[in-house]
Amino acid sequence: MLKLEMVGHDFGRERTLEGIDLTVAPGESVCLVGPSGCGKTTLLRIAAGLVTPCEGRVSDDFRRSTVVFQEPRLLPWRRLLDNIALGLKAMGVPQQERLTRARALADELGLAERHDHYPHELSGGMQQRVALARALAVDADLLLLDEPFSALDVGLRSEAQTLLLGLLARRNIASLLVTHDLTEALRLGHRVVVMSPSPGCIVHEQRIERPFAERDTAFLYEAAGALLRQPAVAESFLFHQDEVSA
Ligand SMILES: Nc1ncnc2c1ncn2[C@@H]1O[C@H](COP(=O)(O)OP(=O)(O)OP(=O)(O)O)[C@@H](O)[C@H]1O
Repeated sequence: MLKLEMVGHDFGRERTLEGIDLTVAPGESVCLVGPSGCGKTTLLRIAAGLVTPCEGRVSDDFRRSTVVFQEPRLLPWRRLLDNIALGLKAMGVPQQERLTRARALADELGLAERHDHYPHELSGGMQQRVALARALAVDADLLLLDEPFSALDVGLRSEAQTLLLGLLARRNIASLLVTHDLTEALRLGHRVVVMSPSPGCIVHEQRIERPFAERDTAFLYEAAGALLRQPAVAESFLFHQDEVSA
């Protein structure tokens, strides 16, 4: 279980996060959604242990958590398989085993024909799949994903979302995914957590009961509409502080 209790954070004089209580259970997919600048990335970085919060407690008893960033962050001089195997090398896994595991993951993520390609020879969607494979290679049981698909066009994004759902379900991996896209959160989350800015805090939480396979476009738009009818969510998404005061 990942557990954040009363987490608060400041950057200098700016109050970025306040009173954040958040949990992610084994196998659970939680989507953190909110407008730009509300502190989602900061919260994810705190969950990953990359930032120490000014206040509150973080406990994480997952075996291994890994972060997938918005940009794939591949090593340009390494071929696809070596990029996937990067974390395994750091863990001291022997080369043959590294490559065997990397090959299996590349194939599972639809990159079978690309083993020897360099990142610049891959499309944006493929590069993001390599980043996902690299995170899975180290046998993570919690993935922390920061807007992993936001740079992809609509078709590729939908494909990547389907792929991610399959991977998480097959391996029973938990995830905390940050997005500013309500429909993405509603498609990928067992639970959707909505943040509001200035300072960033959680204003609404909702469990999505419908099975993933039944979350079609009509459902997503209807559910997003229902969510936006919640006053706190509407205020967060539709009336930004700067618009109100303009
Ligand atoms: N390292 C930092 N130093 C100073 N201020 C920071 C730092 N990181 C983030 N901030 C500030 O904290 C606030 C929240 O930023 P954060 O990136 O967490 O928001 P976000 O919701 O992820 O935004 P976006 O959706 O645009 O990525 C912003 O006002 C940002 O300028």
